[in-house]
Amino acid sequence: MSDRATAPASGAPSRTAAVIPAAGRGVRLGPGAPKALRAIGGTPMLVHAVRAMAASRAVSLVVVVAPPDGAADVRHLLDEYPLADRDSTRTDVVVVPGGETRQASVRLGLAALPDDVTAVLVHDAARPLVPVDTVDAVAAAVREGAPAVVPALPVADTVKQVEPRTGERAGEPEPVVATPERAVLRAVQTPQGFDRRTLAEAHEKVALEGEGATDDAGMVERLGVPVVLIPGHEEAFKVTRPLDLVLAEAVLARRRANDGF
Ligand SMILES: Nc1ccn([C@@H]2O[C@H](COP(=O)(O)OP(=O)(O)OP(=O)(O)O)[C@@H](O)[C@H]2O)c(=O)n1
Ligand SMILES: C[C@](O)(CO)[C@H](O)COP(=O)(O)O
Repeated sequence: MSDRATAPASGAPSRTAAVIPAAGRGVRLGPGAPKALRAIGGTPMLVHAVRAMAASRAVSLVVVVAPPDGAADVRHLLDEYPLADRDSTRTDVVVVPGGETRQASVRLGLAALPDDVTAVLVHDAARPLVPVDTVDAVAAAVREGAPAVVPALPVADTVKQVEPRTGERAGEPEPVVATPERAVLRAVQTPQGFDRRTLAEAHEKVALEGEGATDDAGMVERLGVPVVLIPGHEEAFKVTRPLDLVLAEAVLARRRANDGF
């Protein structure tokens, strides 16, 4: 076991919690309700995400990070939807207000965790269809001692590094700087799993400029802590643009047909 992995004091309880950042506006999805509240198969994306976390036997607490002024509404919404895959005696769901960036929202979610939580999964509300096997695999790797665990898939497209044109130059052709070798690239997903102390340290010490940190593991890397990848799942894709909603509806319909309802 890594010496970074949190060892609870002997005899002390030790729990795994999931933090779900759901405070984003969903600008790339276009006009409408905040993205986490948009429906897939008639059920809000956030409810799917909470159910996916609660379906894992490893997770005993879910912290939902709501839009800064929307925590009460999100609480009401979650109360309307039974967590079908959830044993209500096993999984608590709490809601806290989020921040202006994903990084700030995750930090606020971490601040709401009780002391007995030693392992944390951070999962985007915008990845509503992650299979429970992926959640379980991430949680197991953390509990076995990895300080940071990320599900990832090979990259399908060739990727170009460019010199971005922004501000007054936006829209101009962007010169290509390099073509990274695709075989060494991975597209990362969530839930990303962490030893709680490691993730808290990253959020305390690592402040990224400009665009900020687009994932939590990237912040942990900056502490010099090793991050391990495990296989991701194609159904854990992020709903970002309108076409992703079409895909999400299709994936859910296929699941329901396979499950016979
Ligand atoms: N201030 C923010 C911004 C994002 N998120 C959450 O982080 C996850 C991943 O972010 P992304 O998919 O980029 O969502 P949005 O920020 O909503 O999307 P966009 O950039 O298109 O506005 C989402 O579950 C989103 O709700 C958050 O909790 N707080
Ligand atoms: C955390 C994440 O989902 C991993 O792929 C992703 O980086 C979030 O990025 P976004 O900027 O919020 O789309």
